[in-house]
This record gives sequence, C-alpha cells and structure tokens, in this order.
Amino acid sequence: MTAHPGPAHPVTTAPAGSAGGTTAPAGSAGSGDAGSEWRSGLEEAERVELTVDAVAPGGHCVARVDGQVVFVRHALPGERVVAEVTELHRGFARADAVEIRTASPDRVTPPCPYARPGGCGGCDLQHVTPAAQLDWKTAVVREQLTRLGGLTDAEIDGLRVTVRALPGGPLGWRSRVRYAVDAAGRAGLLKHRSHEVVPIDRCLIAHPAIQALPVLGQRWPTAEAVATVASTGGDVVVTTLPDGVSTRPDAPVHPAAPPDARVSAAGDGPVAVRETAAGRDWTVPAGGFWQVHPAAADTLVDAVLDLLAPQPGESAWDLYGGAGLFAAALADRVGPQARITVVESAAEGVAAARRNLADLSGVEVVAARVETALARRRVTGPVDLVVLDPPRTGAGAAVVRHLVAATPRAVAYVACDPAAFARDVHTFGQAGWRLAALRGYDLFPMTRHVELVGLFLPPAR
Ligand SMILES: C[S@@+](CC[C@H](N)C(=O)[O-])C[C@H]1O[C@@H](n2cnc3c(N)ncnc32)[C@H](O)[C@@H]1O
Repeated sequence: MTAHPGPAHPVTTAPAGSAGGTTAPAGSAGSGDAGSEWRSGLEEAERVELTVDAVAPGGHCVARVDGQVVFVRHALPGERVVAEVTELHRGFARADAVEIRTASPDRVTPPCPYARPGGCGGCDLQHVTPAAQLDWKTAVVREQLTRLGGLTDAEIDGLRVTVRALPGGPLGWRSRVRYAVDAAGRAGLLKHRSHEVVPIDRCLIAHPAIQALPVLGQRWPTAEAVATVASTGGDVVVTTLPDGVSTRPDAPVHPAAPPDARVSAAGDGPVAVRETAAGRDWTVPAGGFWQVHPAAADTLVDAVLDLLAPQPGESAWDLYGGAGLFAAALADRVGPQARITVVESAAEGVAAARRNLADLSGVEVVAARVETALARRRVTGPVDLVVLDPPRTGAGAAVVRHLVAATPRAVAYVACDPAAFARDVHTFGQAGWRLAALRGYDLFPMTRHVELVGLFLPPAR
C-alpha cells in the first residue's frame, strides 16, 4: 500500500455502502449523514480514505466525508478507497479513486490503459464487470425515475426495468469516433469534464475497422478534430471536422471490410456511408446522426414496434426523425400508403430522410424543430402513434403537452438520457398519462450512458 501524499485530512468512515455489489439502492446526494452542513474542509488534490456508497448518475458513486457528499469516479459501491479530490463545489466535491483498499467483487482491471484517473474520459465503467455495468445502469435509471420522474418504488417495480446487453461484447463496438487533436497535432480523446486532450495510441471500444485506421499516433493539422466511421454497410471513412471532408485519402481500408469499402477523399464533399437497418439499405452522411453501436438501430426498431404494435392504416409521427429509421419501420407495419410525418431539424438529416424514404409514398418529411412544428401547427393531430427520439436534452414539457393534446393511441419514447427522460415522465404523469412499459439497452458498453425505450399510454377513456 503506497502512502498518500497531499494535505492531511482525518480518515472518515462514511455511512456504509452495500458491500460487494452494484445493485444497492441508488443513492442520491440526500442520503447519509443527516443534518451535517457543507464546510470547506476538503481541498483540491487532497487524498481521503472513504467507503463508497451507492451508484450515482454520471459514472460516479456517492460517498461522505465528514457528512459532505463526494462523488467518486473509478469506484464501486461497498469499496474502501483512497480518493483524490478533483473538484470542489458548494455542497459537494468530486474525486477519483486512486487506490483501492477493499475491492468489490465486481471490480476488474480496465482493459484500456487510458481508463484511469486523469486519463481519457471516454469510458467511465471499464473497471466494472460487464454484468455489473448493467446493474449499475439499471440502478441509475431507477433513481432518476424516483427523484425526477416522481414514480413510486412500487410503480418502478411494476415496470420490471432492466438494462440488457447488445450482441458483440463490451469492446470493439463504437462505429463512430470523434478524436480531438491537441496543440501538437496528436489525436486523442478528452479528459473527464475537461477540454484537455489525452493523446492515445488506441481506443479499445472503437470498431476494429476504426482501430485499423492510421489516425492515432500521427500528426494532424492543429485543432482539427478527426471523425472516423465504420458503417454496417462496410464503408470506412476518415473525415476532419468541421467541414466533413477528408484530408486523408490514403487511409487504408480494414481487411475485414468488403472490397468496395470507401475511404473519403479530399474535396469530395460531405461523405455518405451505407448502413443496413430495419430490413433496408440506407445512405447517411458520415458526420450526421446514426446510432454508434452496430446493433443499436435494429434493437431500437424492434423495441418500438413491439411496444407500439402498429396496425394497418394507422397514422404516425416520427419526431426527431434523423434519416427516418422509425418512419421506415412503421411504414412496413401500417402500410406504405398510411400517413407518416417525420420531423427533423438538421438539414443533412432532412436530406437523408427524403433520400432514404423516397419509395414510401405516405411519408412526409418536415424540416423544422419539433417544438416549432407542433406550436405552429405545421404538424397537427389527431394521430395514432408517435415515436419520440430527442437528443440528450429530452423532449421537454412543451413538446410533451402538444403530444398529449394530439391524443395519440400510444407514444414510444427513445431516450439517451435517463434524467431528461424522467423529467418528461413527470410531465406525462401530470397530464394523466402513464409509463406503461420501459426497456433499457446497453448501447454504450464501458461508458455511463444507457438507452431507454418507454411506452406511454393515455388515461383510460
Ligand atoms: C437521437 S437522434 C435520433 C435520430 C433518429 N430517430 C434515429 O434513430 O436515427 C435525434 C435527432 O433529432 C434531431 N434534432 C435535434 N433537436 C431537434 C429539434 N429540436 N427538432 C427536430 N429535430 C431535432 C437531430 O438532428 C437528430 O437527427
């Protein structure tokens, strides 16, 4: 055991966590030593020994030092660790576990050498077994639904929510990677909660075709970010940002890719890649939105169709529609003539949706922000089915209220941020709608992120 330097601080025994598991009830900043007040007893870079309590959002666990809340990264519930303080805030601090005194049985050695305190911030959970990562994310979802969604434990138990793994394992899945470039022109990824670039020579969660590209370990024009894409259709591209045009036409194609796999060439305009999903072929802009896990698009389509159970002739809205993934899947069920409206705000998404859905005569693509399209009645009810797939900020109360007023039979909500989703659960609840089913998917193994698909139903009439 190494000595831990830094200003002296009395070792505190925080309220005991649930030793040896990540399935502890999710904690919040409000649990633990009641009545203690914030004091500036901790110092930046100070090292303290503490017992780690339950998981918290953001890849952290909760701990207490003299009654003060400390969010600890690189830790697991029940562990006894030495943690180094990284940030001080009014009412709480953040810290990294730098020395593990008593390890959880759910702890493993991170496969990536950069997944360590002070290293790359891309992965939060490399030190956690794959099974315990699913429990961790399930606990976070439960905590958000309670604290922000206003659901009771009994209501959450009734949903039987679990987070399921996708095929393919926790490494080699990420089909889109955006590297930052430091002042010396080295590509890497950002530190946790920082703009500092950590130069890396590999990213183990990246798709093998991306790992094979000579992007890392060489010099790039200063401050240009580099994006790489390996699509389900076999295309492999390297682009520099923000113009979306490659400056590396010499990047080799991964040996596993088909012979016609494309590497973008300088000056050839925004690059499109081929994808396959929902039983169709797609071309989508390399820099535009597409799910980053190769199994994600089909997994989400299956979940949405299963929950909504679309019937022939039903009308539908695909809000935040991107290239039109859910619209195409719905059209298969409701029939090519049934009315489906896609709303998407990004120009490249609108162009991709119009191109990819051109064969579906019942589909209209509206280029607008969802909030504006609903408020200005460019899209109006009644409608039978709604798919809602907003960015991380969630749909928000105004959009939810418009949806409820449109009286659909059911709403499927695809969410990449459990906190924003939980806030919208609360708004649906205020309108008398209920969250009737909820599924979680680990679309982002090794990271703190989780994807949810919820089914909302109106009050019984
Ligand atoms: C999570 S993606 C979902 C895309 C698509 N449903 C899919 O699965 O491929 C969110 C999409 O919403 C779009 N978007 C973001 N904010 C929006 C807004 N306020 N109104 C309409 N679209 C928006 C983004 O451009 C992006 O295409």
